[in-house]
Amino acid sequence: MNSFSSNSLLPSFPQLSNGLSSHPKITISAIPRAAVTEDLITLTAYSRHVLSGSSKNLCSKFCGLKLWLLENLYFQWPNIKHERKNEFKILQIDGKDDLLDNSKASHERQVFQGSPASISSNDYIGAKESSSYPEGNSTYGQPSNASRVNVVAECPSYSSAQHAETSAPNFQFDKSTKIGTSLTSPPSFRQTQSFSSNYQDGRSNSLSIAVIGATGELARRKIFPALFALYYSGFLPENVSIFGYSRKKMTDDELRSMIASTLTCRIDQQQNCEDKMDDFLRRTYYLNGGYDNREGMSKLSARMEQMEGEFGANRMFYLSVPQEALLDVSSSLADNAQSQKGWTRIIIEKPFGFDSQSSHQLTHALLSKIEEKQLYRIDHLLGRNTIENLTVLRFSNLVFMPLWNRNYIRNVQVILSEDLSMQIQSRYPNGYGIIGDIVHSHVFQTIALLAMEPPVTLDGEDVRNEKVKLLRSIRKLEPSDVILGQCTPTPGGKGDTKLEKATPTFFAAALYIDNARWDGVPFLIKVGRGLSKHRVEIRIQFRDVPGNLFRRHIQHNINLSTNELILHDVPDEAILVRVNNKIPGLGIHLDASELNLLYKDKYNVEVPDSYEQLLHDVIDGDNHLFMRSDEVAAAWNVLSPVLHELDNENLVPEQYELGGRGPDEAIYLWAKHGVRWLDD
Ligand SMILES: NC(=O)C1=CN([C@@H]2O[C@H](COP(=O)(O)OP(=O)(O)OC[C@H]3O[C@@H](n4cnc5c(N)ncnc54)[C@H](OP(=O)(O)O)[C@@H]3O)[C@@H](O)[C@H]2O)C=CC1
Ligand SMILES: O=C1O[C@H](COP(=O)(O)O)[C@@H](O)[C@H](O)[C@H]1O
Repeated sequence: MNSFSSNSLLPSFPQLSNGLSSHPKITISAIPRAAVTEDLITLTAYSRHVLSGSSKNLCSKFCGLKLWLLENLYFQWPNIKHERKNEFKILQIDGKDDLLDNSKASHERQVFQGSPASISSNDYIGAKESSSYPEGNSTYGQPSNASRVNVVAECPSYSSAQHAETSAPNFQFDKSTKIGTSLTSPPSFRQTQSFSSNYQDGRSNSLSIAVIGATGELARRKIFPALFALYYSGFLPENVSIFGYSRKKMTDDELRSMIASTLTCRIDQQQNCEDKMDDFLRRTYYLNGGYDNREGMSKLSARMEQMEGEFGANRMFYLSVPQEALLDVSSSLADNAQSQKGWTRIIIEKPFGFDSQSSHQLTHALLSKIEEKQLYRIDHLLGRNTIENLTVLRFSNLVFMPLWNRNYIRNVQVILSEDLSMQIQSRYPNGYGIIGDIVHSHVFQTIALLAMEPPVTLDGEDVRNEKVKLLRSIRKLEPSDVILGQCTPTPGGKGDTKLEKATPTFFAAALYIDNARWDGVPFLIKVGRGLSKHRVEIRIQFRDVPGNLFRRHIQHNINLSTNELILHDVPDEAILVRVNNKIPGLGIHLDASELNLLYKDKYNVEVPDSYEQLLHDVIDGDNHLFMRSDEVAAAWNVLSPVLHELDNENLVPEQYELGGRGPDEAIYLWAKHGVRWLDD
């Protein structure tokens, strides 16, 4: 499901019954070359994979894995199954053994340095595999000499996980802390997330999921349906309970009928749909938190405990409440409803503050009660295949890897335009409108994933480390390189609520990344609501072919002179590459054609909603698509000159017509940066 898990490439491992369940975890730090099949070498050499397996029976699988590996050291290659992730990892580490000296050395992971002579931490697999990162660092194309393959099997350790995610951090919000300084080093990112805490003594931990703000629009429209879809597909543990919480008085049955009206089964999930819905609803309860969230959260915790029983218990809270309520809810939760017997993970909704200062305050307040690794800042737009495809395309295709830099890429465009079918004003009662809603998280995360250096592994913290470096390399946006717009309300029609003057519903900008890879390449952003077209796409335009033999045929035709890679999300998911070819007939005439991978033609499945994808990631402990505090701060920092000018009314959004193209100024902005406006 998640491209970061590389599921489709995995060999299946035999289920073993074994007596090793008392081992909290097993890490095997290297496999001798001779003992590994060529296929495995290829797999591990050319990719950095998180191998997956079913979340059920995890202990029985992996506590036996070491024995089995020692006995066999042979993977049944052709028998590939789709399995879940994070139970088993292969890490490829260039040059040095990170596992033995791992700054992220999780308490969840203990390195097995035991005796078996066949397992030596000094076994290297030769140079062949290390050429898998031709774009690494600044010397694009230079492979390193040797890499090591490490196999890490993680077996559950309830106590370590509890320590890892539930203990209160030492960090306290110091009121004297200077507001506005960037949060470059949040308290601790040492923990590698894993699903390993889901089993204790061979029993699966229970999972309690609480939707705080259960009666709200988002909960009804997106969160409960996504939870049901996960439940249907078997991605929630058997002993899951779901709690709706808000201040309204409501019974369990009333909540159930409210949710029932929004549940549907996907086309590929029709079997037993009604039964599954009934099962799901039976596990759903309502809790009226009243007007004192401290009391409410204590009641919720007590209710959860009744369902959880005596074994390990994980808790996930989705805070789908208005911003004004966020701090009270999160602090009451942190004090009164964290799990004492497993992990507690907390999802918060955007906007993540409104500017550097408010975001800094919010982060500090949150981190005074909750650890960074417990926090999942969700932007559901990041749960799309298109976003995951950025990394898959980049890091698993040699046709793109060497080209991914300023030498070959002329510009990058990120376009997200919504038409009149989407709500406009009601989402923007105050704050900076589309800047906090979409630009700060969605657009900056897209650019970070597209432009970051290759992460050491696909582990969430490794990816986040690279994203934050990239975000910090983005030059602060000059107000002169930004066009803001606000759609003009039509009386009685869409958008008839008057917005505050400084609330943009359109944002276009040219930004630059000041690093060796991207120096001088414009990244163009266009994001708007109430426009003529609904489209979400990322376009990467390549430079002219040097000394092109066909220049006489190409002349000034930009389509012919520019190869393009396009990732379409809306209206149709697709990956397109524009290349030149000869038109059939006598003589040579060139055509620019699109090699088109249209998802709906190739994959006959209904695509899971992005909330489903991201909730699955949270349960899995995979945080690579969720912004860490330092990423949040770095992104606001880039935007701060623009926000400052907005505050001072030196920058006023230009009015544009509903259903139009947005402010014309945007076209001139792109021309100023040498880019032709390609959409519309
Ligand atoms: N709707 C959307 O499409 C999107 C929403 N978001 C974000 O998600 C969050 C929720 O949005 P949305 O569902 O639209 O908002 P709604 O106003 O529709 O719902 C808010 C919910 O929170 C509850 N609530 C309000 N105050 C408190 C409180 N003090 N304690 C406990 N519960 C409270 C409300 O119920 P009650 O009054 O009974 O307590 C209600 O259930 C917001 O932060 C929003 O910015 C982000 C992206 C998209
Ligand atoms: O997060 C958001 O997304 C919606 C668009 O999401 P969609 O998946 O329903 O198309 C956007 O309209 C909203 O402003 C934003 O907050």
